[in-house]
Order: sequence, then structure tokens, then C-alpha cells
Amino acid sequence: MKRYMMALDQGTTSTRALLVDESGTIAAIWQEELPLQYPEPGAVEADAEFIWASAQRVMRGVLEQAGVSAEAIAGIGITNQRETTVVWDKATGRPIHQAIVWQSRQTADICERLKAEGHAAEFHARTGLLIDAYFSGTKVSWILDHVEGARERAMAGELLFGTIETWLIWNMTGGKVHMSDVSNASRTLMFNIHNRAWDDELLRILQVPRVMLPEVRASSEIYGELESSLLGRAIPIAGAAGDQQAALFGQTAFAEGATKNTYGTGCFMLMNTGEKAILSERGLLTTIAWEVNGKLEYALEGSIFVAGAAIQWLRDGLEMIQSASETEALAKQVESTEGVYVVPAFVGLGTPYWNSDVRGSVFGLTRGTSKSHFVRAVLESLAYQSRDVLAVMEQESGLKLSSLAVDGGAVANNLLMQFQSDLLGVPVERPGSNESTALGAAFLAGLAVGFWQDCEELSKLRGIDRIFRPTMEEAHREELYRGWQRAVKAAMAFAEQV
Ligand SMILES: Nc1ncnc2c1ncn2[C@@H]1O[C@H](COP(=O)(O)OP(=O)(O)O)[C@@H](O)[C@H]1O
Ligand SMILES: O=P(O)(O)OC[C@H](O)CO
Repeated sequence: MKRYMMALDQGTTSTRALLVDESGTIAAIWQEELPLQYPEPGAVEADAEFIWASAQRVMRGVLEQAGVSAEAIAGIGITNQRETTVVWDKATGRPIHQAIVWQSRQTADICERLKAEGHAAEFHARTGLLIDAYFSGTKVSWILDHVEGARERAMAGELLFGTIETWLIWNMTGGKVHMSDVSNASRTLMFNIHNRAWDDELLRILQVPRVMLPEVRASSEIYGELESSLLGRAIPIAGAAGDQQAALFGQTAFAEGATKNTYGTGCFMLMNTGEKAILSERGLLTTIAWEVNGKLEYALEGSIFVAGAAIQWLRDGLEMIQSASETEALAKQVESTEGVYVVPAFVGLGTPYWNSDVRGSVFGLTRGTSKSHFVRAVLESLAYQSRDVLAVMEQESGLKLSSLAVDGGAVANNLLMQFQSDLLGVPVERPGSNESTALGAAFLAGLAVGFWQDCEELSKLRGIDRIFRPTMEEAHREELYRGWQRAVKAAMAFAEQV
């Protein structure tokens, strides 16, 4: 019987299950869209019970679609949107509030207060992160503040906290396992990345009771078994990682300096820094990449909040397009944006600006601006934001990139990839499988159950689909980029209270 690893990829806008065979080929995919809620400006929530229900449906769906029985699944690896926060009742398993999604700015006020109280340096030094509404810590605290009696119940040990992998694994094991993997834990603002433990001092500041936190485990080990009632057989759950770290692993970026950029809802660039946790002075995050075979490795990360989400806004908000893939043909109708810049700061800007107040802005419109120019400007904004991040990453790591590995939904767009290469002046390498995130999860779990032996074997499984090489003159590239920098500066000036 042919055997497979199953990857469960719970992202911001979709839940997917994939089967991966021994050659690293994706044999089947089943997915569902995930609806998000926007209860107030800047707030983004999701239904945690729906997430779990969708996970069950896609796991069953992928097996049915492929005609594969649960007996053929050697193990399950999980990867997930990070930071998104769920608090649930330990006895009933019911969430006490909607999940607060990573993009949500609900807790910006709490963050301002923490910064005003002078805690920024302490949080940065211990967690590698910045005080920002993006991370889970203030989201948990917000839920405990907003649901009546929740803080007391949490202190009494009646409530549990988890990021999405924790929530899924708890449900998958029928409430037996309450754990987080190190890469997800490192995104909570509560975890000390140097001594690999929840940090009591930070928990005190955030007023989060330790008793509600999960046990922290490696990214590749058997955590427990899938309840046999779910797929008809108990299957080991053997790996978990946040989706960006999983994508780095799936790109087989095992060497120090290896870098990938994922273009999904947001855009996330990660550089492997090996066993060194490099603390950034310019807005990069220091994060745990993974723990495999007892070895903890770190990455530098640049986080862009709105990337593919801006394309979705063209589709669903402005109704300018019917599907994301139309953007390429539309943008191709014009040679350039003719000076139009769109800064899609719908929920503020992440790396390197970390500005919660700035909002989306458009510059350089003329009477001649067409839909094509506008769509092209939105697409280009993904590349400009990525250049902002890479510039800081190269400075702070002292490493110069020779090529950039890419993945995520939007890399299907050839025009975007070519523009990205032109704007960075380095080749952009699109892998044979665009499913790096799921592959990473399958690889991590596969190592734990012996489906693959080691990282060397995994490296051999990666193929290249296409390399985009820079063709733009340097002077032109720099002129375009200066325009973007002016646009960002103007957008931030607009948000300033005078
Ligand atoms: N051809 C395309 N051009 C530009 N953007 C695209 C294209 N295809 C998909 N996208 C964008 O990619 C995103 C989906 O990517 P995915 O990696 O599945 O996201 P996530 O994991 O964040 O849910 C969507 O935001 C969509 O707008
Ligand atoms: O759902 P994605 O793929 O956009 O990823 C979300 C990130 O993990 C947020 O940090």
C-alpha cells in the first residue's frame, strides 16, 4: 500500500488538507474557504468552532477525493496561521469568544499603554518581538477583560489558551493534549525565546495566568493520536509549526542565511539564522524557526500585514475584478502605473514601520489613470513592501541575498514575480511545488515517524519551477522605489494627529 503524510494547513482565509507521498509530491488537496468577521474598523475575528469543523471536513475530504484510506496515512503534520488567539472552556471545549485573528488591531490601546509604561525593551529582549496588537499576548488579555468573569475563571484553571495549532490538536486528540509547538509559542509575546519557556514576568505584565497556557513541545515529535472516531483510525500527530516557519522548512531553507518570502494574505520573509537569535534594531522580528532533533534554530522575520489581502479587496471590496488571477492580464495592459502608488496599510504597517495608525492610501492619480494602472499599483505594492523588508534584513544580518525563494498564492502571478526580481535586483526562484507551507508540515511530521530520514533527504525533494531574473536598469529601479518611499512617508504623515 502506498503511504502518505497528511498536512493540515489552517490559514487565514482557508483550511486545507494535503497528502504528500515519499517523493515530496502533493498527491491530493482538499480545501475550504474560511469566512472572517470585521466587527469594528480594524478588528478581525474568526469562528474557532468553524475552524475545527472545517479541519475535520477537509481531512475527510482529501482522503475521499484521493480514494486513500486512513490506513495509508503515516502521520499528520499541522501548520497554521500564527498569533490568532482562542480561549476556551476546559470542561465543555467551547470557546468563550470569537478567535481574534492576527491582523486584528483591537488591542492597539493595550499596546500603547504597555509602551507608555516603558515595557518595550523588556518584551523585545525576551521574546524577540515588539509590543504590537499583532501578537497573541494582548489578545488573550483583551478576551479575559471583555468576557465577564473570564479572568477569575482562567486563574481557577477553568479556561485554556491556544494559538490555532493548539486548538486543533486539543480537539483532534479529544481534549487529551494541550500543547503548542515552539515556533508558534515564539509568536505570543509571552515566550522567552532564549530559555525556551513561558516568561513569568511578561505574563504578570500582561495579566495572563500561567495555568491557561499549553505545554511547549518541539516542532517534530509525536504529540498524541488523532481520535480514531474522526477518520476511522488513530493516526500519530507528529509535527507542528507556524505557517511561515513551515514554509521555510518546506523550502528546505536549512542553511544559515537561506531566505524565503511567502505571498499569501500577508507577506512574510524569513531568513534562517541557525542557532543564533539575532535581535533587530530596525523592526525585524526574531523568531524560533523550529526545534528538530533537540536543536532549536532561529529566524529573522519581516511581517507585511496586507499582501494578497489587497488583491482580495480589489475583488470583494471594490469589485474591480472577479478573481485574483485576472490581475496579471489587467496589469499587463499597461507598461507601468505611470506614477500611481497604492499603500495598502488597511491595518497599519508592519516591518519596518510598525505603525498602527497609518491607513491605506493612493497617490499619483491623474485623469488618465485606468483600472489597469490601479490594479498594477496594488500588485506592485506587494513587491515594494517586500523590498522594504529585505533592505533591513540584509543590513541587520550582514548577509547579501543571492536569490530569493518564494511561495504562497500570489506567486502564481508572473508579472508580480518579474517585478519583484526587477525591484530587488536578484533572481526570484519559484519552486516546483507552490505548497511549501504544507510540505514543511509534512516534512516535520514525516521526520518524527521515520517517513523520511533526515534533512539531507528532504533537500533532494525540492524542484524549481521557474527563475525570474532582473532585467530593469538600476537607475529606473531606484527611481521607482524612491516614489514608494515618498508614498509611505506621506501616508504616515496623513495619520499623524496635529
Ligand atoms: N494570480 C494571483 N495574483 C495575485 N494574487 C493572487 C493570485 N492568486 C492568488 N492570489 C492571492 O493569494 C492569496 C492566497 O494565498 P494563500 O497562500 O492561499 O493565502 P493564506 O495562506 O494567507 O490564506 C489571496 O489573498 C489571493 O488574493
Ligand atoms: O494565513 P497566512 O498564510 O496569511 O499566514 C498568516 C501568518 O502566519 C500570520 O503571522
